[in-house]
Amino acid sequence: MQKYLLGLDAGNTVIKAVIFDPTGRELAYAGEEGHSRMPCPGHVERDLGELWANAKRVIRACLDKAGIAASDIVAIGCAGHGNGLYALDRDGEPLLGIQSLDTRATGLVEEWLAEGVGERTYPIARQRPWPSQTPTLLAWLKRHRPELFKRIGTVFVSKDFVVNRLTGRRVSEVSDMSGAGLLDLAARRYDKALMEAYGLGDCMDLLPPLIESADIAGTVTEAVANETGLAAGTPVIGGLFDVVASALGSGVSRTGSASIIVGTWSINQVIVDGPDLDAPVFMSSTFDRTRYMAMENSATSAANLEWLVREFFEGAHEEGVSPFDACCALAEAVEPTADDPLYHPYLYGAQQDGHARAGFYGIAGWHGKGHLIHALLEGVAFGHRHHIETIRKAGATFDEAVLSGGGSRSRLWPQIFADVLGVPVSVAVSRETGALGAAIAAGTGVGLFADFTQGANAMVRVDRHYKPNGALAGHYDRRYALYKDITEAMTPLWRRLAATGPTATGVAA
Ligand SMILES: Nc1ncnc2c1ncn2[C@@H]1O[C@H](COP(=O)(O)OP(=O)(O)O)[C@@H](O)[C@H]1O
Ligand SMILES: O=C(CO)[C@H](O)[C@@H](O)COP(=O)(O)O
Repeated sequence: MQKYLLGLDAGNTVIKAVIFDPTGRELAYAGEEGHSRMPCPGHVERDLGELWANAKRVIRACLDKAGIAASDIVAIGCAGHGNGLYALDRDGEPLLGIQSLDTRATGLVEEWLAEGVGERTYPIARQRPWPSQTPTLLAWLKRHRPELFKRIGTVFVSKDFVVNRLTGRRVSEVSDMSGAGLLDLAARRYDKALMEAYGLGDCMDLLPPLIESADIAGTVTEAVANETGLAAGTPVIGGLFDVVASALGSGVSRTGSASIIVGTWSINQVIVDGPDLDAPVFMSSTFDRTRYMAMENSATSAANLEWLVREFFEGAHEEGVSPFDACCALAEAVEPTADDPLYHPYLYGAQQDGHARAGFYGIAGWHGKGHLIHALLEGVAFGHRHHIETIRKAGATFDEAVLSGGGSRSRLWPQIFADVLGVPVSVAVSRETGALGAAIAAGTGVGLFADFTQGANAMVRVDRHYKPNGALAGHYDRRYALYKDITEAMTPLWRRLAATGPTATGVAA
């Protein structure tokens, strides 16, 4: 009998299914884009019926493409975007899906931070509240949607919903619940005092039983087997927070190794041995019990290129060429000079300031499209550098990093990352590092691998290596200092812009 692993990744937009063999070879891929509902500014929700229908479709399509017997799949692992809020009602039926792009709770967070709620949550969860964090959204619902809040029976996140539909089991797991600021991080369990700090002391019963990533959550039900082509009884593991899965799926599994994800979100993470660093950073658990992920994140990465391509380049490229490649090719001809324009990647705000906006600065008549695209790629890398400096200042150092996410596919961008960050970077071979990380955890859960590191060694390959160009180090240091100075100068002006235009802040109706 062959042994294959099915990895699922339920992202903010696309749900993906990939079948791997135990050496990491991809037999088949299927993905399906979901739709977000934005009923009013700041609210980003999805229909759970559509999400589950898409999950079933990608599983069936992937099985068909792979042409294997479903019984040869020995385990299923699921990853998904962290935070947001997915809820079942008191009868276990799908009720609500709020995504992690939601900003309705910005006003509540400002209020909480002023009251010192962050000082109470950080020592326990190693997180301060932020707008689309799960407990923050639950508190927002409790205050602004009391009728809906009363109907909630279970609170968990995207991949837990998929696991629930596959198996009928109501569980969550440690990496996602810690990444959502819902756990006593060091003790790996829910905590009443933490929930009280969020004003949610009465919600302990809404949190489902907690398991570890590689623990078996349940098995595929007969009904789901009929609908998907999977074999009834196939084990489904607890799964992983997608960013942690992507680190594992790009071979980042040891203390001191770094994973940078150039996806919709800018994700910057380093594995550390303990939860206490020299300064506060955002933390989650990793896939094993003894180590932690120091991470600093914000929605300031490839979302910027996606916007530029969507608005200005769609259809303006040759058939068969990725529009992102066509766009980046224009920047390849640009020799970096001190005269180039700069870019701020704050289309969806900045981590430190929800009111921040994106902008190009210093455009001159002799600059062309290529200069602007180069500035955008550089500005996104500066956004990553800002997060990485926070992690480094806290004492989590690293000498090289693995890039993953859509932006790592570019020929040019990884070199800009190496130059801007001043460290060698390599790129994961698999395009689907989230699904691969989930598949590694699934293989570990059924004993195919002794542990996660052995699984990663067996299934992950990295190729393309980029060394920093020492001659450009001073150039990028000077431009990064300018990028930060312009951010500071713009800060009061963004508040004036937000005060006059439509704003997502404080939508309470
Ligand atoms: N060949 C490419 N060159 C540069 N950027 C790319 C390329 N392919 C995809 N991208 C960027 O990556 C983004 C998608 O990243 P991905 O990691 O798949 O998204 P998500 O974070 O939603 O899972 C695209 O919107 C685009 O900006
Ligand atoms: O919680 C999060 C970061 O702390 C995000 O939701 C992340 O999981 C998004 O993932 P993405 O939508 O880029 O795949």
